[in-house]
Amino acid sequence: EDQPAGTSQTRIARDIVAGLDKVFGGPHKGYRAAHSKGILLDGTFRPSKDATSLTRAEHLTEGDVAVTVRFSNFAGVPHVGDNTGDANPKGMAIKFLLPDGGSTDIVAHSFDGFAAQTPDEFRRFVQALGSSDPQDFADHVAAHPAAKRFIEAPKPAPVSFATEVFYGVNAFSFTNAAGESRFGKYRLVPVAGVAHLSAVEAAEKDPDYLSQDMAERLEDGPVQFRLLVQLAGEGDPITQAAFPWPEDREQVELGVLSLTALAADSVARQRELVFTPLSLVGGIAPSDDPMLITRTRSYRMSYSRRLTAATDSHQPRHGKDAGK
Ligand code: HEM
Repeated sequence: EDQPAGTSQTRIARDIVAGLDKVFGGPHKGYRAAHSKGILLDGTFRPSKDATSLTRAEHLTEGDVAVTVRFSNFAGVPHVGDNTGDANPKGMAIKFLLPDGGSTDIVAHSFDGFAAQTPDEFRRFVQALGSSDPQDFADHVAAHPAAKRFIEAPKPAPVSFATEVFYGVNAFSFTNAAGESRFGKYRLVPVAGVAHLSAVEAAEKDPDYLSQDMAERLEDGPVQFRLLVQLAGEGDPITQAAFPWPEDREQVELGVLSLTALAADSVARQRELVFTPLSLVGGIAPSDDPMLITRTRSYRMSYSRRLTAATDSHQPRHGKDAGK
């Protein structure tokens, strides 16, 4: 390791998880450190004919493949209201269940970019947010353009998880059967169209309106998303994803995701599932964006601790000694 211990990737990932705990009043036993409240759906992905031009990855180029999808609110708060500010951006994590028993993931959120340009900058963002002195966060935001853009961007609540666009943010390298490689970023575009609530409409919603909406919507048929890859243009940054690439970049449609049912035993299944951006298969490789490594390490840390502690510390306790 060239770096001093205090800046190693593992240390940064650990500090971020600890920092998220501080911001969100955690750790909340049995729950994710971020995106704690979610719903799980089962469905299938059907590749488009164009997908082979970009990648040889089997799950994107052969027949239908089963998927498990988790939609989530941003906050590391297990029972956060779907209609509160902390609930945005929304998350969408996809696990493709491969015929050989393996899997590969996409982890996306409803903001085209991120609050920090590097893992260490995100560590400092989270630590400033958790500081007891609010001036620390104000100072951080004033000095960091990515934080400023993320904080100031409108993040309206969606009408439904089925009416939101989700972005993979960090770039990957896609390689086709001829060995040609292109850098690109995932995005998921809702077939139902994009629709958000006004602040007044959001305030009138039930704190669990998104799961209720999904149950009702599925009675009328599958909820669908187009899976696209936005290709990098000349000079677009590959290793730093806080700011979006220009919107006019070419996009390739990889196929359509059809979600058909809410999962049974959802809370237990969510706890036992982990999605990471580096769960990959041949034909898709990580870019050199260091955030992919930090994300994956911190997601795994958050995962291993929720497996060993399956009770929600915020459930009502019975008896005056129960909290000891
Ligand atoms: C260095 C940057 C980042 C760090 C350290 C970080 C940290 C975390 C952590 C600790 C979790 C909990 C994971 C678990 O317990 O399974 C999480 C979940 C999540 N993050 Fe990030 N995050 C980062 C960037 C991003 C970006 C850029 C996106 C969007 C593309 C994103 C989207 C999500 C989503 C959707 C989840 C929920 C995944 C699930 O449903 O299992 N995060 N993040």
